[in-house]
Amino acid sequence: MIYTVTANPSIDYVLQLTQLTLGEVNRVAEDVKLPGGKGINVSRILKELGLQSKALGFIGGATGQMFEHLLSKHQLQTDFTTVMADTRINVKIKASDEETEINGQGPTISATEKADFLQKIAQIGAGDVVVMAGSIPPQLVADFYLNIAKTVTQNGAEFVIDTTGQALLDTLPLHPLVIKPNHHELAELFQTEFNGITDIVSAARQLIEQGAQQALVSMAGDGALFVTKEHAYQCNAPKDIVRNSVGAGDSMIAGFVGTYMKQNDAVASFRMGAACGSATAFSEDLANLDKIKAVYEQINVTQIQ
Ligand SMILES: Nc1ncnc2c1ncn2[C@@H]1O[C@H](COP(=O)(O)OP(=O)(O)O)[C@@H](O)[C@H]1O
Ligand SMILES: O=P(O)(O)OC[C@H]1O[C@](O)(COP(=O)(O)O)[C@@H](O)[C@@H]1O
Repeated sequence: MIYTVTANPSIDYVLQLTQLTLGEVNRVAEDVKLPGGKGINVSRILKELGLQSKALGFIGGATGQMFEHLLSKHQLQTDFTTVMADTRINVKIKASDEETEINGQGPTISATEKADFLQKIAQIGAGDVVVMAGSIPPQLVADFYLNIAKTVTQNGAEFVIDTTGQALLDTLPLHPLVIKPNHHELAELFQTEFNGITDIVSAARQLIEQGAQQALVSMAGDGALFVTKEHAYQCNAPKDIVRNSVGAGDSMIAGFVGTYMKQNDAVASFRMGAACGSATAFSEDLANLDKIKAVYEQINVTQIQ
């Protein structure tokens, strides 16, 4: 079974405006509320690919009820931990061909609520994969992901992590199956600027030397890289109208992990990951299977090392 962990789910409140003027009253042309959060998005794309997963995370308050209502139409298998405080609302503003995101901090999680959640993690074992993705509510200290990674690896499961900074670095010695920084996050990790693909591959390889089994580096409209200990691959991003790049990274992880679990073929998984990422960028919400299949045909993977 694939488990997704969204420590900080959200209602994504997506607002379409002709133009955004700061410091003035702006009127919305269209708006939509989506059940958001990185692990949730991974579960939604896995379902689209015909794969079962169980979504774990903290849900609370009136916004939590709305979140569950919004999620119900996707018929995911879930086992959320209920908390007292409100699930956050993330605001996504689309105006003048730009996307601006304002993500909330997330609810307070009590010690008991955290313990309830960790009991669910303790049930995960051999043959399972846990995908941990996104930010952590403020009360959960930075070692939250590290503790989950320790528990699941001790019990024989694999894990995938999509987070940034020290929280990512801390889990590398436990050998994540794959990590997926985007090129900006990777540059920030090394406090550097990249001057081309070779620099990016070298940085990804340093994370592999620290323990990651393999690394996807997403580069939005410039495609992606897939780096292993011995090899590196690059793929294109097909060109189409970009409707919504929120969730493109999560879609990429879902495509990669889902295919890897089915076929154990890393390069095929990279291609499917890229297809899911671009297909979401070309969709209003997350991609559907038809879109993914169509985009898959336009993805070319080249070995560069
Ligand atoms: N504008 C785009 N056009 C085509 N493909 C895209 C676009 N944006 C994202 N993708 C695809 O989705 C993948 C993940 O997107 P990216 O924005 O890099 O991730 P994140 O959301 O984690 O920052 C990219 O590597 C690419 O394959
Ligand atoms: O947990 P974070 O880092 O605040 O991100 C949460 C946001 O990420 C998303 O899952 C989208 O993620 P990506 O665009 O990085 O793929 C949104 O649905 C959600 O609002």
